[in-house]
Amino acid sequence: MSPHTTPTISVNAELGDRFDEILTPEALHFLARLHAQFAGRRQERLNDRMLRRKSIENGRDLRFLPETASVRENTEWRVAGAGPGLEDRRVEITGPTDRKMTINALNSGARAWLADLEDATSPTWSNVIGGQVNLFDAIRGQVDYTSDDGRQYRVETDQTPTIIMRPRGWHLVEKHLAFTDRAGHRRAASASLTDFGLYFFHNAQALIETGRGPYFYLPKLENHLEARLWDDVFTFSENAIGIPHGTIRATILIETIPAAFEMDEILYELRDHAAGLNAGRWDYIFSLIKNYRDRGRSFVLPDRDQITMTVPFMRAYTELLVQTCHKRGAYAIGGMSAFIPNRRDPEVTERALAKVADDKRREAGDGFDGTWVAHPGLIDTARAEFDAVLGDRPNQLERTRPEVEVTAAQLVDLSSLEPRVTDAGVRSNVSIALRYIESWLRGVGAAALDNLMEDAATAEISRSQLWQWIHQGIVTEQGTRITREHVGHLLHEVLREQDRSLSDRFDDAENIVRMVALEDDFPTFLTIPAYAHYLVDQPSARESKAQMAAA
Ligand SMILES: CC(=O)SCCNC(=O)CCNC(=O)[C@H](O)C(C)(C)COP(=O)(O)OP(=O)(O)OC[C@H]1O[C@@H](n2cnc3c(N)ncnc32)[C@H](O)[C@@H]1OP(=O)(O)O
Ligand SMILES: O=CC(=O)O
Ligand SMILES: [Mg+2]
Repeated sequence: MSPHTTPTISVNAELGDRFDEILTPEALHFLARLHAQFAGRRQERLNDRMLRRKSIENGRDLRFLPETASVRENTEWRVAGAGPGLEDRRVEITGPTDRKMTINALNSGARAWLADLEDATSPTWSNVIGGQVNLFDAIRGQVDYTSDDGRQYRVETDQTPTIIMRPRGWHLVEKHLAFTDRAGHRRAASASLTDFGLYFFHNAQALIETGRGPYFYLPKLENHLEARLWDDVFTFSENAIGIPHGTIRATILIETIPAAFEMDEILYELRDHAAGLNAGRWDYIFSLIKNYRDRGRSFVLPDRDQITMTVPFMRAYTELLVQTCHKRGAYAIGGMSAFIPNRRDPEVTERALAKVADDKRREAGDGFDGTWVAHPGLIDTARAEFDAVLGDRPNQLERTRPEVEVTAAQLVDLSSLEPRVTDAGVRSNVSIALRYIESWLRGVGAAALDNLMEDAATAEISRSQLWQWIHQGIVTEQGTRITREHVGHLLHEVLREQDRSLSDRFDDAENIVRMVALEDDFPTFLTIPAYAHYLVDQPSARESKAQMAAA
């Protein structure tokens, strides 16, 4: 593209109800400008990720960077901190942006709502743009909904949570939008720039008028250069619509193992926009497995349910996160316990409340300023634990945790963890991967499976553990060698146990599980091939699969 050409974005999809209100010529022009400015840098960052993974695979350990030591050692700098409406974040509810969940989240009583286009959303075209319609309405106090069974939903409180939108990560594309790159090729749009750009363009001003602002959670960052890219996107966008520099606030998820080595640097790059860091435990575990999967038995993790927040490497990570945040005036936000209540089963609910209470008590005691819950039924429990520590204070930034000393080795030290892999653990991973992916293919990106919240991050753990166990030749406690054939056999068994219907996507889900867990190749995210080849809104999914097979 010549520097004098006006950048364009084209829409290659049918428009659903009210999509034209989001995909306006002005909004598309803004997206086109974002792509002209930043798509090349996004690609550079993704290439950099690949090189880093290769270097870890080749035995080079992650370390605190010598070239950024001055950023870590400088005690002077601070981040922007809480924007208006973010002062007290003791309980935040997370969830997808479909219309019913949007209203339920707004009525939930949480302080903030993480409106999620990442782990909890299956990025069908209707979810992506429909979610923007719902957010647009929510911000303007005009969201209502009637369910298929006739239930009426509307916002019933004026104490709605502050909305913090989470766009999709840098690795994903939005294939229904295309831009022209510098070499003149048409390319799928960046999912991050699409989600951020549409939300920001339509709502930044309206959010400021409500006394809050355009706030974001930034997922799956791997290093400070990715943070710099986001910071430049923010500054460009603020300038583009003429709002003051620093109006945007970002809470950055530390949910990849490389990012844990650059927490200070990430905050520093985003210091004019940063409100805090979040300990995204599920993607963090996945990232550890992904990056160290080929480094031998000492990096093999036990059954998924054994990897708790109290194992040493997870404690090292959260302790360092709280300390780093408070040193810089940033909020430390805790993560997601996967236990959820079940209204049909009081015992399950009681166990979930007890587990969540334990988790939140530990977080509040460690110095976190707030936390996440997956379900409205968990808010009171989480709040009680934070109230007990915070009282009337909106945060505990003054707890700087000088006693914490975390070394690079501790962040990846799995030596005290017994690699207890069981037959039940293998089967559970197969079952979760299959059932979650099937749900995702139907457009449902967060699901209650076996009374646990499952989303893209937790499913990644399940499939990557299977891959690693197969490739490391692990034998379970019961004496079963975990081979490709064994897992394939389990997959068949689990598939046979499912209630099938004509519209289910289990056959496609089975293919995806094979592709992401049983092949030699390890796709960096299961959502990349699943999105490219299987996730379409229309029933033509099967046709496109047939075309792919023929190609
Ligand atoms: C690793 C990470 O990234 S964690 C963050 C990403 N993951 C998430 O955000 C998961 C969010 N949670 C959820 O999506 C849901 O709680 C699920 C899918 C796990 C369970 O949902 P359901 O099966 O609908 O649970 P359940 O039937 O108990 O829900 C009861 C009511 O609470 C509502 N509800 C449940 N979770 C939420 C939520 N997170 N936000 C808003 N409303 C919710 C349901 O819509 C339902 O409303 P209704 O009575 O009007 O029908
Ligand atoms: O996004 C959160 C996580 O745990 O992953
Ligand atoms: Mg995550």
